[in-house]
Amino acid sequence: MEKKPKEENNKKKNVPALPWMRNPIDITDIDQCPISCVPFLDPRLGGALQNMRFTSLFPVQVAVWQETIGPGSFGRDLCINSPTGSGKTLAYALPIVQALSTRAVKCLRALVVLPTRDLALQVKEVFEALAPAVGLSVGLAVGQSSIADEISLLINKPKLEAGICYDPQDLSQDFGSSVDILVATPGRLMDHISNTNGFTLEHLCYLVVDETDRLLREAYQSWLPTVLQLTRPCSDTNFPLCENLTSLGFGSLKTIRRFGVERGFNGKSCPRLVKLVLSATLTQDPSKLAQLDLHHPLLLTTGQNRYQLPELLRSFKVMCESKLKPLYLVSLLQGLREEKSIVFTSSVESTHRLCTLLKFFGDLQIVFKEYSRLQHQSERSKTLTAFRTGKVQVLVSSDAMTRGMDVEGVRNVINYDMPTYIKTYIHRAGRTARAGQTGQCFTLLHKDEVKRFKKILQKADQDSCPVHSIPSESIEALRPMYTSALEKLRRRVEAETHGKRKRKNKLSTVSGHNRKAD
Ligand SMILES: Nc1ncnc2c1ncn2[C@@H]1O[C@H](COP(=O)(O)OP(=O)(O)OP(=O)(O)O)[C@@H](O)[C@H]1O
Repeated sequence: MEKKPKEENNKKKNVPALPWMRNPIDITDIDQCPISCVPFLDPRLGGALQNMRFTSLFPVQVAVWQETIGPGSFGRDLCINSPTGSGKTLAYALPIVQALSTRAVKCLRALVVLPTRDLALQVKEVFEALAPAVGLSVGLAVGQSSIADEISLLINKPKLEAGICYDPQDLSQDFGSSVDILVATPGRLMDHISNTNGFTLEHLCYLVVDETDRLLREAYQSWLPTVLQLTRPCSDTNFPLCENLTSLGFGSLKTIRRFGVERGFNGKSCPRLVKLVLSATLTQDPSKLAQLDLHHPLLLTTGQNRYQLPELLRSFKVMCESKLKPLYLVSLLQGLREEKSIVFTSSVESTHRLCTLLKFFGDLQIVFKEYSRLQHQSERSKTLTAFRTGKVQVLVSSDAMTRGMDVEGVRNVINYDMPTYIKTYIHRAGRTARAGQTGQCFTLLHKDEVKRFKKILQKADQDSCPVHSIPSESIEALRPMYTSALEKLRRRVEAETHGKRKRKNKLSTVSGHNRKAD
């Protein structure tokens, strides 16, 4: 028999192409660890964990602790692939805070990058619950407030004698960092790197890239190569590298690490930048991982399969006719009663249309809200708070919610539109069954979609997905409301399209006048 080339065989068995990925640490072999038994844990951080009402570290947290504070001593860069809701945030926050707890001088030493503002806010809260206990400060760079306000919280301006103003362009001024740890989104991070005097990565010791596969997919103004260049030790013989950066307009030479003794490193030479990269669906693509320039990387993963669903998640199919999908959704939601649920659609437009339609059903006794990128950040934050506090029972969302968001008490996830990829299924379903809780994920399917859906779930070793039936009487009972809601929706869509056209015409008339005036 003809032998297949090795690479093809590996692909079939889903064996990672990178050798270091083939010998991971399996997190399923590790037990939870009571807080009181965590080796070397600073008692002040033990107290902070108790205040958070945590009694044990979860397995992924124990595994990372062992490779960082434990015997591993941050010797290797870590790639962490562990299911949604398994506690990855604390897994990196705790060792970083402990490692920095003995620092003498305040400088920016840890940078955590996340793809969205909502996620960055969530992660900052976890650091805020730990860092003050050991005298560290945490900052946020996400563009939530004006850049001036953000700078005033991040940078310590030099104190001057009364009446003397400092020159913001004078780089010899001794600016200092007001924070030890910064949680940032890539866009705002790049703004500070390029324009904020006194913002420097020269003392950075830890870089966390959370939701790595998402961040690597989008270049975001080349934030990663920029951060890596600015944190790479740069001897005088290596000077051209520094010149490249200044010619690109990034900050000043102050932002470049040098070999040798550094301010803020207690007279020691600057340490290697340690990287921790994480996701519930970590990429195995060598070219993508190469962008991270990892040092002697170690993979920490859960089980054999790269794609894992939370242990206590139950998945169901809901078979329905495409035309009657909204009726099945309403009936399903009514059956779930007051439970907190998230409904996912395939796009922001269908989220908006579905919400508008649901509103036209009349009083469904379900408090729901739209949550998508079409809305302003402040409106989204309000909706999220209402959902967290239980004032809103159902969120209808586009994929803006899929990654990382942690809302306590979400019992159900409903895929109104079938996800196209296993990664999307994992991140959507992962909004429930978090932190060892149970949860359910329902997917509305037309019979033609069943085969495809089965194949998607098989990628996460899910061979069975029972049908959740909706009684036909409940569908029939909703039909009259549905007919009138559809008619109202049709009229609304017409009015919205008309309004859009009118605004467009008005704009083109105005720009025509302006051109004439020019
Ligand atoms: N040791 C612990 N004990 C109890 N609860 C914990 C512990 N660690 C984390 N949690 C809780 O578990 C939930 C999930 O944590 P986290 O958001 O870090 O998960 P994640 O692995 O990052 O998920 P995702 O992949 O969806 O981002 C949070 O509500 C967090 O407060």
